[in-house]
Amino acid sequence: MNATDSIAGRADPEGAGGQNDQEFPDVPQTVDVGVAAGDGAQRCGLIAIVGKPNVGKSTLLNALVGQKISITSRKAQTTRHRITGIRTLTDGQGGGTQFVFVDTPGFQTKHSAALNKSLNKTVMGAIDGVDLVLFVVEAGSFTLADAKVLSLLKPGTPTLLIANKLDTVHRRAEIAPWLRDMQERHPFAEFVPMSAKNPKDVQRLLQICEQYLPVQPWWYSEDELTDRSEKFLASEVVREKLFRLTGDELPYTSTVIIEKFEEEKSKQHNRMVRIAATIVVERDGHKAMVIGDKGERLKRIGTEARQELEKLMDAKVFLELWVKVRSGWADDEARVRSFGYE
Ligand SMILES: Nc1nc2c(ncn2[C@@H]2O[C@H](COP(=O)(O)OP(=O)(O)OP(=O)(O)O)[C@@H](O)[C@H]2O)c(=O)[nH]1
Repeated sequence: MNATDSIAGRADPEGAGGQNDQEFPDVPQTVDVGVAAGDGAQRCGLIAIVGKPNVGKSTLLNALVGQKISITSRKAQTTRHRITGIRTLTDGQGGGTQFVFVDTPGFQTKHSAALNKSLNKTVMGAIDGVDLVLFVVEAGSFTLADAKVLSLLKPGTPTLLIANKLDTVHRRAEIAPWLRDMQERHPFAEFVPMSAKNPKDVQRLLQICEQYLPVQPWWYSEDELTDRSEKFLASEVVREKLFRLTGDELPYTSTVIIEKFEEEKSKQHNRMVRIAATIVVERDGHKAMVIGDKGERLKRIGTEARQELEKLMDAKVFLELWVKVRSGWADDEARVRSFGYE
């Protein structure tokens, strides 16, 4: 395939800051293909979102998945890939497309020390067998860290270059030469300049992704969203904030247990969920680290986790966090099982 011909997606003209056709004169557009074309066929496949920290992967994932974040913890744990989100777009005739997004652990966390050893292996494992990779960078920029991530990608899997945060690029004229430069670096299937914060761009990206997913029956029900999965999501979000805000010092064996997950009736709010979670660490020193000076860090973990959960679950969330020391728990198989890791 000619790489120039394959430059595809452009962000929406009114969307990510008002670019128009004149501004990307030599960047051809893809033909618009409607999502869920309406022939009753089902498409389904795995999509990995990778990129260095802070390029907007989480923002993009949340936007692609929409409100119905769906973590199917049980099923997911039994497969090689861990599912972070599912989006099903129906065609009204029993068909449509199910986009299954998978986690790429090495890039989702800044806790690099603990992961470094197995980083390459983990990431390769996560990417292996997916139908499509979205390689996210900031539009107009390509750093050493981007190159490092890119070097882990296999040429065999179709990969889209997601040039995110297009809304922050003021000199649009520089994007076309940059795209050409990017096309030298990897055999990208398509280029998608966009903003993860622009719903129209996200919709367009789904349309592009759809073409890479095979025709096969959906793996999950159309609206998969169980109490269990939200509970799992809660523990994952707290865990992510925990590692993000403690940096590299906290051992990776620390975990989060959801003690309470209750939906309550509320006149004020559409949905209201009360969650109590315990962060289990191995030593007193780790506990102090998590709590921070005057409880400052624990408070921040709680606030950030609550805010994210409110967005993901579309609910008012009350989150109570505790920290417990349970020395050596990671070695105790029975206990590990009782925490839900099997
Ligand atoms: N202006 C603008 N900001 C964006 C866009 N997408 C993401 N951001 C912002 O970029 C920052 C990082 O976004 P995240 O989604 O957390 O990035 P990430 O790649 O998941 O980061 P890590 O979890 O650290 O790997 C946040 O402040 C987002 O609000 C975009 O399209 N435009």
